[in-house]
Amino acid sequence: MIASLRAFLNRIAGGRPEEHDITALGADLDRWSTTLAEAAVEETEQVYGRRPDLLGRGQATWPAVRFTHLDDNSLEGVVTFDRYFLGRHGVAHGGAIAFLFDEIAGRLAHLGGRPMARTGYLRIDFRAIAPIEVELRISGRYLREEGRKRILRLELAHGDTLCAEAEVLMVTLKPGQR
Ligand SMILES: CCCCCCCCCCCCCCCC(=O)SCCNC(=O)CCNC(=O)[C@H](O)C(C)(C)COP(=O)(O)OP(=O)(O)OC[C@H]1O[C@@H](n2cnc3c(N)ncnc32)[C@H](O)[C@@H]1OP(=O)(O)O
Repeated sequence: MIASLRAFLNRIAGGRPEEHDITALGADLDRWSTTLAEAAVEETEQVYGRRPDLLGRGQATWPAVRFTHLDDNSLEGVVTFDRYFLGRHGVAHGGAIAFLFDEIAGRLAHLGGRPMARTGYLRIDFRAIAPIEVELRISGRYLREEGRKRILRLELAHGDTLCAEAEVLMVTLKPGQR
């Protein structure tokens, strides 16, 4: 279903459907919204975004990352920004890159069984355009750990070109902290 939703969003983003198809589609979506409202659950019970075995943790609105390497202190992977993530002129939206980086930082912060942490800052430099619909490389590693602070470095590259880099602070939550 998530793969279908991904494909659907890309068709919506990249299409210009006829008026009657837009109307019919709206009606179909409304019908599904009504059906899904009956299946509503609390956050802890939801499936969306809680399937680490699926691309993008089972989130259709997250760039599909495939990890190629994970150890306790670093990770590498490949990602393709689909049409849905277009900013303008064939280039991925900067917010989509921030979304990707925050998620990757979350993943990196929890490697090696480390406890829950939350993003304190995410400082991004956009160095070159990140094209959509081509495979890009993502990498992340620990720079250092200081008490509750985990300082991480992330990079997004297209071939030899560095597209974006970020320094991220993840702070371990205190007991009982939400
Ligand atoms: C079942 C599912 C399977 C899934 C499979 C696993 C994959 C799992 C992937 C998850 C992926 C999700 C990843 C999303 C990650 C978010 O997106 S989290 C959401 C965005 N972030 C937030 O909402 C954070 C909001 N801010 C806060 O909650 C609090 O400010 C923080 C960050 C927790 C820190 O507050 P605090 O705990 O009171 O800590 P505090 O004492 O203020 O600071 C601790 C230290 O950090 C420093 N610090 C804190 N903030 C800053 C800052 N902005 N700048 C500089 N220094 C700072 C302090 O100066 C202090 O330093 P020291 O004095 O110790 O040297």
